[in-house]
Amino acid sequence: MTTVGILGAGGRMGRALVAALADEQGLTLGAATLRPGHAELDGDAGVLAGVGALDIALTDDLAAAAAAVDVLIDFTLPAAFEDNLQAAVSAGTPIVIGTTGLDAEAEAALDGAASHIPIVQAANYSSGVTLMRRLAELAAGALGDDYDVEILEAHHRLKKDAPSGTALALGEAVAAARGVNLTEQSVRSRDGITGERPVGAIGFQTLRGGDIVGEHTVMLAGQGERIELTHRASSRDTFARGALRAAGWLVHQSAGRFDMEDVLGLSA
Ligand SMILES: NC(=O)C1=CN([C@@H]2O[C@H](COP(=O)(O)OP(=O)(O)OC[C@H]3O[C@@H](n4cnc5c(N)ncnc54)[C@H](OP(=O)(O)O)[C@@H]3O)[C@@H](O)[C@H]2O)C=CC1
Ligand SMILES: O=C(O)C1=N[C@H](C(=O)O)C[C@H](O)C1
Repeated sequence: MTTVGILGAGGRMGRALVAALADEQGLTLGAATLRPGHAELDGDAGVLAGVGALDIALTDDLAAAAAAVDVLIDFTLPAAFEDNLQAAVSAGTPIVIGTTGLDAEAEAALDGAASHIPIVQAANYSSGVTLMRRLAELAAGALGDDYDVEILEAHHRLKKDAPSGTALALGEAVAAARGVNLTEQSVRSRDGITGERPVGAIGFQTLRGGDIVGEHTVMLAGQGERIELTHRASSRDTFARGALRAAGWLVHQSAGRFDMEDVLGLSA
């Protein structure tokens, strides 16, 4: 049985992961952390997740949690990321990373850590979005600059980063297909007299409201027609199941940096 440590077990995804683990074959909850000072510390992780007692106490001892399990899963916040990654490296424990909004410094830290431990990172652990990235790459490469790409995303009102990690990953797929740099081609907002749309721009539109779990559309608009690739997540369970699948796969890998395409066997 593979033991899993959930970092940030009190968050929306943390609770979804603990709940999904309760009936997952081959994986079991081994540790669950909360940030220091959290009101639920020492309580039962299963109770907090709404699935009944699992006999795993919620802790803020990151080092002990990392050392106690076979694999860690981190869906927290960029502010917690450095400590989480350091704990995984110090304990030699593989880590699955779902946190989005990471900056260039964090990405560089990930590259460094991947020479010591196996790491999977994905902005979206659903199989549907993993496939959609491929479809966006194929469409953008085939249609070229005559088709304007706009990436639309919608999430719940509590989401803290924008555009979503998934939207940016879809943008990266489009940029890669076109052989351009996403940062140079991105248009993140429009307001006022913007002028005509630059050829080759990759636009991002962000919507926030209510309890929307996560929706993404890649629109490729040409003359007289357009294609829209859309993915709608209706439950966080889809992300949680994907992350658990990644965790089960990661414990059999050597040190290195992987993504969800590797986990699903879609890599070239
Ligand atoms: N890759 C994917 O498939 C998906 C990625 N995500 C990403 O996952 C992240 C979390 O999303 P979500 O669960 O909705 O957000 P939440 O805000 O619900 O959860 C984040 C949790 O992290 C906790 N936290 C903050 N600092 C620490 C710390 N030092 N140690 C332990 N826990 C800490 C927060 O605790 P507190 O509130 O007490 O501060 C909070 O409970 C986001 O970046 C989101 O974009 C989300 C869904 C899918
Ligand atoms: O914060 C969320 O909720 C989600 N975040 C991820 C992202 O930023 O892409 C994935 C998913 O869409 C839900």
